[in-house]
Amino acid sequence: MSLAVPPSRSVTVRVPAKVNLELIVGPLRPDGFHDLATVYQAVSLYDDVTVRPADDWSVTVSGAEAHLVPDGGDNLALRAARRLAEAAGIEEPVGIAIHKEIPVAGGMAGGSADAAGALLACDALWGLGTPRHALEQLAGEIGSDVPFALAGGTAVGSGRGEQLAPVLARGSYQWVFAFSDNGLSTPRVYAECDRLREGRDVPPPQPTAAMMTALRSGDAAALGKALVNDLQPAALSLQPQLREVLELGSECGALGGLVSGSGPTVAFIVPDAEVALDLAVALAASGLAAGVKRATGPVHGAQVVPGPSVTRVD
Ligand SMILES: C[C@](O)(CO)[C@H](O)COP(=O)(O)OP(=O)(O)OC[C@H]1O[C@@H](n2ccc(N)nc2=O)[C@H](O)[C@@H]1O
Ligand SMILES: Nc1ncnc2c1ncn2[C@@H]1O[C@H](COP(=O)(O)OP(=O)(O)OP(=O)(O)O)[C@@H](O)[C@H]1O
Repeated sequence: MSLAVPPSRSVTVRVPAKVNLELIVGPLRPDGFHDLATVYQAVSLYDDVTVRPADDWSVTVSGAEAHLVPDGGDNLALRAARRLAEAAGIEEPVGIAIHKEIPVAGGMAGGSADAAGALLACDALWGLGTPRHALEQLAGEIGSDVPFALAGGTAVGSGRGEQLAPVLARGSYQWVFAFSDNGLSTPRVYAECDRLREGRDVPPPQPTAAMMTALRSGDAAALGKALVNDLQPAALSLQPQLREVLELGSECGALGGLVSGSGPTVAFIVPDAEVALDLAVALAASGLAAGVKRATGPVHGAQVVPGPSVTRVD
């Protein structure tokens, strides 16, 4: 057996999408963000982020929506990799290859997932062994959803969403996601939320007792009833047809449905595989959704995919 010439070192990290089971939005802060009380759940829709040493910093994207993702310095994965390099004093550029399954601008934190993937992959490639809390700190500086993409599972987010706390959550849930053709910009949805609430007193955000009880019980029906998203009226205002998608879910037996994060993806929790299939077929036939996928949650956060670090030729 001989080493291929040149030996190619690469690290691949698989990172899940998220859905916000609960998203309570507080008042607009002076820094332009909103304080949140949110419950994140990681679901089994994944992007794969591969990094390898290269002459220059670069990123390539594959997958059906690759054309929607910036391939320059604006790419969140590239920003994350450079940020870690700067923090660790690394001067070795990497080429990043992203395979996207998570919808772009879909409210499922796809860009955040790629940033978390790049942080973990570069940490492994460069052998840094960065302490977890330091990686989480960097993640939070890159975007509010990035720390959760690292962590996965089910967790409560506070601050602007970047401060995570564990939550007692039982059970595994089946999800059906209805995708939209047109993404929604996260800042635009928050701005629309502010516009719709103008003149109203907005209290500091608190997780609801109904959600905490549902999570403790592991009861999918209770969880379905407790789903709540304060950004939903704003997303519906910007994309009114999402209302029909939500209605179709309840007609087909979903236990609950809501707009995922800032939308426009709609997430349904379903009792079993039969309802999942019925709903997926109904959504596809209705022409209301650009795509439909089934997933389960909670799943792990960002993880290195085991594999050879050196390509060998036998
Ligand atoms: C909608 C959610 O996905 C729910 O988890 C997140 O709040 C969005 O998180 P994200 O995409 O990581 O957002 P960031 O990149 O941190 O912020 C993008 C923009 O969203 C708005 N933003 C975000 C988070 C937050 N708590 N309040 C906000 O108002 C701000 O306009 C901000 O400039
Ligand atoms: N690696 C990336 N993947 C996807 N989008 C990226 C990436 N890097 C930068 N972006 C930009 O970020 C924008 C938002 O994309 P993203 O898929 O993260 O939205 P989202 O899932 O709605 O985000 P969130 O749920 O965190 O609010 C895209 O329109 C794109 O211009």
